[in-house]
This record gives sequence, structure tokens and C-alpha cells, in this order.
Amino acid sequence: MAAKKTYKMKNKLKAAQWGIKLAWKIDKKMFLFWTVLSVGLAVLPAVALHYNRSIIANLSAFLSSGTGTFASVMPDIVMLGLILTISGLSARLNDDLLYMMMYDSYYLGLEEVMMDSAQRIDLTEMVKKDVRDDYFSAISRCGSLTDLTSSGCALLAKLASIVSLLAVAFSASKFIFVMAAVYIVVVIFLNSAFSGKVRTVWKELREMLRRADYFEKLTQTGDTAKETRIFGSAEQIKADWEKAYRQIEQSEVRRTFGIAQLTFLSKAGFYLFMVLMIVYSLFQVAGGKMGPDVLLMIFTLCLHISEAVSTVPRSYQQLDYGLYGLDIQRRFFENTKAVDPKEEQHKANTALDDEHCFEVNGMTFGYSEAKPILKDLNFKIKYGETVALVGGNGCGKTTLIKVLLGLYRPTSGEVKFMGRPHIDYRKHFMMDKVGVFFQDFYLFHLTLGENVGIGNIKEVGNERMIRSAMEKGGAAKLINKLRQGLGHRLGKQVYKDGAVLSGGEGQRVAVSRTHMSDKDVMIFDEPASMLDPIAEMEQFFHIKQKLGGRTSILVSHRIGFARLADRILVLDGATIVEDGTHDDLMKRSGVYAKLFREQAQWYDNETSGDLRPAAGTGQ
Ligand SMILES: Nc1ncnc2c1ncn2[C@@H]1O[C@H](COP(=O)(O)OP(=O)(O)OP(=O)(O)O)[C@@H](O)[C@H]1O
Repeated sequence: MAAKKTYKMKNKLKAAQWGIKLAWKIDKKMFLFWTVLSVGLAVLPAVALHYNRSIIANLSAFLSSGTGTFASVMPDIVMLGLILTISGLSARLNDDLLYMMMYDSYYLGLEEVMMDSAQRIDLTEMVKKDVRDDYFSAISRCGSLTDLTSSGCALLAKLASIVSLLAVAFSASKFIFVMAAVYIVVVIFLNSAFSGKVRTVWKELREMLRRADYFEKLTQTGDTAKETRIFGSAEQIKADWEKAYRQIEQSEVRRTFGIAQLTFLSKAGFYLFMVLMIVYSLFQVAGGKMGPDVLLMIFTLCLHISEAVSTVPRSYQQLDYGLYGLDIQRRFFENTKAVDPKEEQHKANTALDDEHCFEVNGMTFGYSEAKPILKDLNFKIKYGETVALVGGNGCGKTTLIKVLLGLYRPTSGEVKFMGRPHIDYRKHFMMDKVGVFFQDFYLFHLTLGENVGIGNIKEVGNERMIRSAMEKGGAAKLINKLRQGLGHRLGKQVYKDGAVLSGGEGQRVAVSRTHMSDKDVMIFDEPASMLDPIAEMEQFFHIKQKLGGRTSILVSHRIGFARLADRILVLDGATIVEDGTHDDLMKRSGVYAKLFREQAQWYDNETSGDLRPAAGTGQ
């Protein structure tokens, strides 16, 4: 138990250190300005109280016995006004105001840091579910740095205020000082005990809210409505939502009850403290040991102490919550392999091998250690060679492409690109050398032109190049079809008038994006799987032209596309079972020849209108 507490405390301290360093890097002036101002304003009430005592004595002497002139008490009146104004200002500078003032710098600053860091995370890590969960957990807490800076600043100010008020209390009465100190310790103890409990409940609550939100949206969004309506799964989903919601209610009750208990105890403590102080002071006045000026000062002092102490819980909880989020972020970014920008400068920017573009030696890869998707692969691809990857669904073709591109690191063995492992190159080396079409392409909510143009980011505004790429990718007709042509935005999620493209149209746009780039290595992974047969042939024709002399890798279930290649690699059972030219593999009568003959049969039968496979058709 004690070890667990020490571990938690250590992590909190590390998170605080990490957060302060980050805040310092993002905007140190903001941090310094508000800290100095808050602490400065926080000690002013104590200073004011100190002077207030003599001011009150002078004013009461002038009012009750006419001691002095109006002009002589004038500075005291002005001073009293100033003291009241400062106290008011000091009270206004609370957590909410600080959070608001720091929001722009630290909330948005942390979001930027997250976006930059995410770019450097190894994709092999990102496909792991626990890493992805941790990542979402980290990025959904971008307020944690603002929590730390604003509540940290507020707590520092409160601490300064309490210490300075205690000093004044000490000078007025030792008894008052001891009572105030006891009161402060009790309130702080209560808060630290409760805030841990409230945070645990809040953590559970977040998970439950996420789950309930998921089920709630399932029955309501257009994307899933067709499945829920046609298959009648809405009742099942609703039951899951109700279950998640019931858990939320129970959790909310516990959280609210915890906060109510804390508030009650804090308030009760405050009244008890005030009553004790007043009774004590009245006895002192009655006994002639204390003047009315001291009584007034003690009363004001107690109010100030209570105010400072009563707002500590909120700042403490916010700070604690911020540290919790920062600790998740710190651990995620410290434990996840990422490229260090400093290391970049020492990396290579030139190829090492002038014969082979890709070299794969004993390479094994799996999304989880237990189940390799690719096992002990060995092959080389020469510069200028066109290689087709062929194999059934799920055999690992797309995965192999991603490993060849260095997006995923092999579990064992090695992959070299132009003579070196990917990790040895600077980040931009691959981007400058490779143009790729992924079968799981993504269309951004940008304009049609930009969606194509980003294939060659330097030419993103070059309309002539975009139009030419769209001709080759078979997407040119879209320019006239969409009301705003190249300037029309895609996607309905973000823009009201965004265009929704069909699967085939989207694929044409994504292939056009690949035609934008003019790279040494071109990779096409199922570029025509959603196209009608004529468009498919056109696509293959333009790709063939594009390949001219470049190193290229083609993936397609259409054997006709594979025939564009100089060499064919057949994947089956996690390994390469055949490697050779079309003619070699047909002679071998293995997996490739079987695939080829089966596809040819269906084509022959389709043209004859008979869909039963015909026997004996072949090459
Ligand atoms: N991100 C991922 N996380 C876990 N497993 C994955 C992931 N992506 C793919 N897989 C698994 O890896 C295997 C190979 O997938 P891959 O997409 O490489 O096959 P493919 O040969 O390209 O298939 P297809 O011909 O259907 O496109 C599949 O069994 C798939 O379930």
C-alpha cells in the first residue's frame, strides 16, 4: 500500500516536472507573468491587514473622540479604499480566470505538441490496440497542461496568501495562529483524501461515457443506420446503451455524493473555526486584553484565511486531475518509440546500393508477436524492375507493402531500401523516392483539386498537373460533375455542401493523387478493385505508361494487371511460394498457374453467358 502511494507520488512529481518543462517551452512568459501577478496579489491582503489595523485605530479615534483633523485621516481613508480594491482584485484572480487566460497558449500548445509527436510515432506501435488506446487517452486530455499551469499558479498564490495571513495572525495572537494552522491542515487533509476517490470515479465515468456514446451513435448515424435497420440490431444496441447508461448514473451518484460530503465537511469546518475565533476574541475584548481594532482585524483575517483555504480543494482537484492527464501523456511519449528530431541530422540522405532497390532477408512480421503474417521472407527487387504481388485475400500483400515502405518494422530479419534499413534514412528520403496508392486510401475533407494535388505537395496548386493526373487516374469527369469543379470540397462530415463520392469515384481520385507524383519507385495496391471493367482496363493502361522504367510493385487480384510485371511473387501461407516471370510460373503449374487458369475460365464463361467454370481452359 505504502509502495503504491510512493509510486503514485513519484509519478505525479515526474508528471509535474514534465508539464512544467513543456509549459516553459511552449510559452514561458505567460507562465511567469501570471505566477508573479497571482502570488503578488495574493500576499497583498495580508499586507493590507497589517496596515488596516492602524488605519482602523486612527479612524475610530477620529470618529469616536475627534482625535486629529479630517485632513490628517484622509490618507487613511484613501488607504482603506485601496486595500478593499486590492482584496477584491485578489479574490477575482481565481482558477477559472487563470484557466481562461492560459487556454490559448497551453491547451492549443499541447494539442500542437501532440500532433507533432504523433507524426514521429512508429506505425508498428500504433497498430497495437493498447498503444492506440493509450494514445487516444493522451490526446483526449489536452486540457491537462492548462490545468497544471492555472491551478498550479492558483495554488501557489493561495499558499502565499495563507502563509502571509498566518504571519499576520502570529503577530496578532498566538492562539489565533495555532487555530488557523489547525484549520488549514484539516481542510487540506480532507481534500487530499477525497480528491483521490473523486478522480477514480471520474476515470471510470469517462470510459463509461465513451461506451454509451458509441452505442448511442450507432443507432443514429447514417453510416450504420442501414445495418441496424435491415438486420434489426437496434434493440440489441439499445440494450447495450441502457446498460452503459445505468452504470454512468450509478457512477455520477457516487461522484456527486463524494463532492457533497467534501463541501459539507469544509463548510462545517469553516463555521466551527469562525465561531471559535469570534467567541475567543469577544472574551479577550471583554477582558480588556484586546482592542476593537484587533477584534476587527482578527475577524477580517479569519475571513481571508477561510476564503483562501476554502478554494484550495478546487485548485487541488484540478491540479491533481491535470497531473493525472500529464502522467498518461508523459508515459505514452516516453515509452513509445518515436523519431528524435536531433537524430535526424545524423541520418543518411543517399542510397547505398546501386543494384537493388529492395532487399528482404529472413524477414518476419506480425501485428502481434504470437501470430506472424509474413514468415522468413527472402527476396530482392532490382532498380527498374516491375514486380507483381499475387495471393488470396488476407495472405499479407498490403502488409508486405507497408513493411517494404518502412511503415511497419519487421519483427525479425531485415528490410533494406536502396541499401540501408529505413531507420537509417532521414524522414523525407522515402517520401521523395516513393509514390504509392494504398488500397485503404483516405480522401481528406479538402477540395477535389487538393485531394489530388497532395500527391505532390510542392505542386498542390498546379492546376495543369492536377488535371493531367486526373485524366490518367480516370477522375477527370468529376471536375464537371461537381458544382465547384476542382474547388469543390469532399466529404459531408465537415462541410454542408461537401461532395459524397461513390467507392469507384473515390478510388479514381486516390489513384490520380498517385499519378501526381513522379517518383523513382511506384507502388499500386489494388488500384482498380472498385472500378467497372472498362475503367479498370483504362486504369491499367495509364499505370503501365507511368511505370516506364521505374521500380514498381503492383498488387491486384486481377491476373491481367499482374501480367504487366516483369516478375511475379506469389504469397501463400505467410511466405513466398513462387517467384518468376509469368511464363516461368505458368510452366511450373503451381499456385499462380491455378489462379490464372481459374480467372481465365470465368472470363471465357462470362463472354459465353455460361457462369459454370469450363474445364480445360488455360493459358
Ligand atoms: N492493422 C492490423 N492489425 C491487425 N491485423 C491486421 C491489420 N491489418 C491487417 N491485418 C491482418 O493481417 C492479415 C493480412 O492482411 P493484408 O491486408 O496484408 O492482406 P492482403 O493480402 O492485402 O488481403 P486482401 O487481398 O484482402 O487485400 C489479415 O489476416 C488481416 O486480418
